[in-house]
Amino acid sequence: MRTFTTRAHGMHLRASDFGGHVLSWIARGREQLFCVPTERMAPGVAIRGGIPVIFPQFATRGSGQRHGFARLLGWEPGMLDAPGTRSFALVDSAATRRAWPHGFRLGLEARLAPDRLTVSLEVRNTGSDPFSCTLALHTYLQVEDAAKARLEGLQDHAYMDATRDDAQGSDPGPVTFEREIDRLYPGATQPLRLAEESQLREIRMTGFRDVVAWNPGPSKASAIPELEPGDHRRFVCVEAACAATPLLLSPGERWRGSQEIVLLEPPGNPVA
Ligand SMILES: O=P(O)(O)OC[C@H]1O[C@@H](O)[C@H](O)[C@@H](O)[C@@H]1O
Repeated sequence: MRTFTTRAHGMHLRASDFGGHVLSWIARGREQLFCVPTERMAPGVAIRGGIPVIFPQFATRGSGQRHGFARLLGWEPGMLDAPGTRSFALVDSAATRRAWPHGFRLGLEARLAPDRLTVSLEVRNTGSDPFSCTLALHTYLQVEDAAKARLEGLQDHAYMDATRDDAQGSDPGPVTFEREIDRLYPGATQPLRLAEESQLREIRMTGFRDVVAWNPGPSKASAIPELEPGDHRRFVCVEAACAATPLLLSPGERWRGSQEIVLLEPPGNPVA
C-alpha cells in the first residue's frame, strides 16, 4: 500500500492506492474522517475507516463478495493530479473477471476546495455487454461522540432497516447513532446536515441515489477486530450509494456521482 498526500486551502488529504481509498482529511485543524491507524491495517484486508469504495456490490445485495472487491485491490494513482487533488483508477483484470465477468473502469477523485472535500466516483462499462452494479462511498465521518451526533434531512423519509431484514420504517426526527443503526434511504438525494456541539457539516450528493446511515453499535463493533473498545462512538457512516436499485450500464456508458462534505459554522459560533 502506498499513501499519497496533498495540501490546499489550509487542509491536508491523505489517500492510499489500496482501495483507491481516502484515509484522512484534516480541515480547520481537526481530522474529519475516522480511520484506524496504520498498525491496525492488515495486508489484503479492507481498511476500516476513511472512505472505502464499494463496488460492484453493496453489502450482500447480490451473489458476489460482500461490499465488492474494489476496496481490496491496488488502484493506479493519477500521475497528473493538481495540488489539492488525488485520483486513482481501477480497471478490470483476470482476477476481477473471475469474480465478476465484466469490463469496467473506475475513477476516483478527491478534491479539496475551501472548507470542503469533494469525492467523485466514475464507473465506465468498457466491455461489450451491459452490466448492473451497486456501489457506494462508505464515508466514515469522525465525530466527538456518535451518541450525540444528529443527522438532519432524512425526517419522514422511508428507509429499509438492515438490522430487521430490511423492514420499512420512517422517523419524524433526525437520525441518531446512540445504538446500532443500519438504514438504507432510497431516493435520498437532498443535502444532509451532521450536527454536533462543536461542528456542523453538510453532506451533498450528485449522481448517487440513496443514503446509508450506519454505526455498528457496541456489540457488533466488538466483533470488528480492527476497532478498539469505544471506537464505534468516534464515527458515523453517511454513505452515498446506489444500492436500492442497481445501476445498469450499456457498453461504453458512464455513470458519475459525487459526495461533497462542507464545513459550516455551527449555530452559536458565527464567523467573527
Ligand atoms: O464490515 P463491512 O463489510 O465494512 O461493512 C460495514 C457495514 O457497511 C454498511 O454499508 C452496511 O449497511 C452494513 O450492513 C455493514 O455492516
